[in-house]
Amino acid sequence: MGKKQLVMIGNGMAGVRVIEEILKLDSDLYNITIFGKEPHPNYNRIQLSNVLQGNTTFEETIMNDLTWYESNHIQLFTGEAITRIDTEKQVVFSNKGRHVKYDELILATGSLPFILPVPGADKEGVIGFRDIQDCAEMIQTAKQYKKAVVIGGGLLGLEAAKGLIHLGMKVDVVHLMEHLMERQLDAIASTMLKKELEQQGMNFLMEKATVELTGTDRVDGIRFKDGTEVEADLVVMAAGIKPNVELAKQSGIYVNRGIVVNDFMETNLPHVYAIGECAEHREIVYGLVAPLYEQGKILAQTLCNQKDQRYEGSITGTQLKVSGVDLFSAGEIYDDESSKSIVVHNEYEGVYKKVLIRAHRIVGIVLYGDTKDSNRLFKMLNEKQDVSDCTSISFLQSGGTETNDIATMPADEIVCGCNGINKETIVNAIQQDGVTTVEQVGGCTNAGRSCGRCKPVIQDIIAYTLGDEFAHTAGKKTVCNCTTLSRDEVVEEINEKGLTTIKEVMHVLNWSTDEGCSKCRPALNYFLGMVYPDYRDERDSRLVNEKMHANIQKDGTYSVIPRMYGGVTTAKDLRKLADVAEKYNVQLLKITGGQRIGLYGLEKGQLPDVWEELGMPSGYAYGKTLRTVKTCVGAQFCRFGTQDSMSLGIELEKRFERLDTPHKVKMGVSACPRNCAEAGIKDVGIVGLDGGWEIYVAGNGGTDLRAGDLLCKVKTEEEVFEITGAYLQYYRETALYLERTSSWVDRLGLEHVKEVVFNEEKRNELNIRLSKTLARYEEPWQKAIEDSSIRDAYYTTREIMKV
Ligand SMILES: Cc1cc2nc3c(=O)[nH]c(=O)nc-3n(C[C@H](O)[C@H](O)[C@H](O)COP(=O)(O)OP(=O)(O)OC[C@H]3O[C@@H](n4cnc5c(N)ncnc54)[C@H](O)[C@@H]3O)c2cc1C
Ligand SMILES: NC(=O)c1ccc[n+]([C@@H]2O[C@H](COP(=O)([O-])OP(=O)(O)OC[C@H]3O[C@@H](n4cnc5c(N)ncnc54)[C@H](O)[C@@H]3O)[C@@H](O)[C@H]2O)c1
Ligand code: SF4
Ligand code: FES
Repeated sequence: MGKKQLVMIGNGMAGVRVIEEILKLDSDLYNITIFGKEPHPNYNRIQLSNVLQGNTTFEETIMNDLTWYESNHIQLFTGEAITRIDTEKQVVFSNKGRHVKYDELILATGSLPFILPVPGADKEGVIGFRDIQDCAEMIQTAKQYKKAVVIGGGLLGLEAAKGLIHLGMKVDVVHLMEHLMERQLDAIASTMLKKELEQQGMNFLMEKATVELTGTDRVDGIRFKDGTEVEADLVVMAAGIKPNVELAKQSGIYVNRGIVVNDFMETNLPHVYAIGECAEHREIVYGLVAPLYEQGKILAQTLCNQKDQRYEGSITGTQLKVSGVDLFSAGEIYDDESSKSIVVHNEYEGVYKKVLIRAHRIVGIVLYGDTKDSNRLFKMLNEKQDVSDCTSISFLQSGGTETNDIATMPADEIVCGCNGINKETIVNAIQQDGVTTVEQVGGCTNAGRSCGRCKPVIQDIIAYTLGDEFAHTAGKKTVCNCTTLSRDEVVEEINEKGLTTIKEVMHVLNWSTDEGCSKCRPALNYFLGMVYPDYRDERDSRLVNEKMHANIQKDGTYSVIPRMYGGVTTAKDLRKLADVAEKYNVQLLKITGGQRIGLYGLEKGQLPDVWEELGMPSGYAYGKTLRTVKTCVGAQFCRFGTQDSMSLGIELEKRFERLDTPHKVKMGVSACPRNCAEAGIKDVGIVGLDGGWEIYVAGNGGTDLRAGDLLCKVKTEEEVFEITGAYLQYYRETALYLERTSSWVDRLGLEHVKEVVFNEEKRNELNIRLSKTLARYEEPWQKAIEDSSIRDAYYTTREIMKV
């Protein structure tokens, strides 16, 4: 029997966790297709608060990059929303005209921000805080405007407000109730929080009900029920969320507040499941990841025919991600006649702790200023432990977990609340899988991969478990989370032990995973190719675009960018490009930044035919290799030109094309210091002078903008080739995988690089090794045209079932 078709709507945190769990249980059961409305792979929504507060970047929030989907054979459609489900024929329909049949369907559509239904709420400058787009808009607005108002003094509103202050805006927080975070904090803790946040620059407008947002096109203020007003250039609505259930409702799936599911996460319709913030279980809709991940485990079991556990609901604990604020809250907040509380309130130290007890069981926790006991108390609450013997104040004065206390921390104490990971699991990962960093622990166990608050404790557990060994490994940059070895150690072992395949490297060097991961497989493939000039490339270990020899675009189509050496073309080639573009109806023909012409929007199955009809070599616009050599028109035509930049550029491109390098390499050749080819921001930039050339290195025109350093002046083109060759080979042999030349030179020092490249013996040796490597390369597009097995393996489109 073939694999069943599993379709998931929503590519967010809860949904993708279900897929990860399914892959762990049985990776052969399903062909998986995911639709995500946002144009990104799965990212950590929680960290958006930290992006605003400047503690992390958008790139760092990505939890599963495109390579992950590719290597797990998941078909992902980003920027594409499902608009209709036919639950009888079992088909979903997208807003891009696609329809896909399913055997099983997961709804993981998350929530939408609750936008107050007041006049003016649709004005420019009024946003929610839910996704990367909102975050980017706040960052952009802060560059132009000064005054922000956040509506809602809950978790989201306060984190947004802190972020906007960090971005330099003046921020008012409008709150409807008497106390901030009234769902999580009692009056005392809330007052302490307000005081702290005021000191951090927030201004609060309490007990204010918004009735109108004013302004013409763009918002300029808010009017309240009591007649007062406040100015605003930006309004962020953070007054709660609502489950995103419209699609389910319209498709006949039973919806109350959320999509109603049973203990196996099944909806009322067969083969349809719901998970995450869109789901309602036993009348509760959750808005934190910990319960959603618990649901995810159960749904994965349900879908893998291991339906032996039920989801019975969760008790949640919350913390606020604002630096300088330490708080924790879980369960009930307010005392009543049936409960008693133990309270510690130290106004001098700004510490407040309250535990609510009913019938000898903890039913609520509020901690402010010192949350070290949160895990211990939360575990007691969750496990409904009898606490009749511990009702003195000392109960709240244990001091909690610090480095010294790791030894006494019980093995089953939860360390990572978001992912439900206890100390024992982390210690096992360190001892049995050999992990030594917080990131590696995350790769192995998921601990620390969500809000990240547990990372310091994980670090302490690593230090405690490794003892002296910790000092040795601390700070070491390992290749990835599957190994404790650094790049240099791995390369040294490959050389010393004569390891020749990726499998062999992983096996001999005790990798913690059988198959490696999307970080180490391409890196090992590169290292082996760098060490052995006759290495047989493992294509499946390459990054997605390199494996396909084409760049995947955000809608799942590909681009084709043939070589145009030195940016020089012919009428014949232009005609061919135009003919192919017309015949295959390409969506876009574009002159790229690298002086060539790209054809965008081709389907995977069309690629070999397009390549064949073009009959041009690959431009490697997707590769960790030499991309382009940009040239100016030079002495052949320009009146300022002192040298023939075009010929030199074309010759350089022909000599070094296809060379595997740790990261992409760009070059430029200008025929005079006016530098029309922008050689000063290239990995290697050559500038013509009267009677010679200047060679610049380590320039970068991308995210890490850097002007190139002058490496040397030479007289002849032959010297340019010799120096450039040695420089590139030395970069190949010593850089970290995915390290650009700019960072590599900064790390090694220009003087060191000069010493190597200007040493005649070393330079010759480097060039000999380089020539051997260059001799092994074949033209990849031509290979795909000629070899039908390559076509079948990589360029046949998996048929999406038709109805
Ligand atoms: C700024 C911020 C900070 C947070 N901080 C914390 C925290 O510290 N701790 C914590 O536990 N939780 C936190 N949360 C909440 C947590 O992020 C969510 O609980 C979690 O992301 C919900 O996961 P989900 O998969 O259910 O929904 P989402 O992550 O919202 O994913 C749903 C996805 O489905 C897509 N989608 C919707 N409809 C369709 C459709 N028709 N077709 C295709 N795709 C569709 C959406 O575009 C979205 O990408 C925070 C949330 C925010 C916004
Ligand atoms: N650190 C974290 O755990 C964290 C951080 C951010 C978001 N989240 C999650 O994201 C979701 C959304 O967070 P949220 O804070 O928007 O939701 P929320 O429902 O917890 O808080 C909304 C707040 O807005 C207030 N409010 C409601 N109407 C208002 C009005 N008209 N004017 C002013 N204030 C008004 C409410 O009194 C409440 O305090 C929640 O599920 C939350 O758990 C969690
Ligand atoms: S760099 Fe100098 S030679 Fe080249 S095109 Fe510009 S002005 Fe002319
Ligand atoms: S507690 Fe949130 S990631 Fe560990």
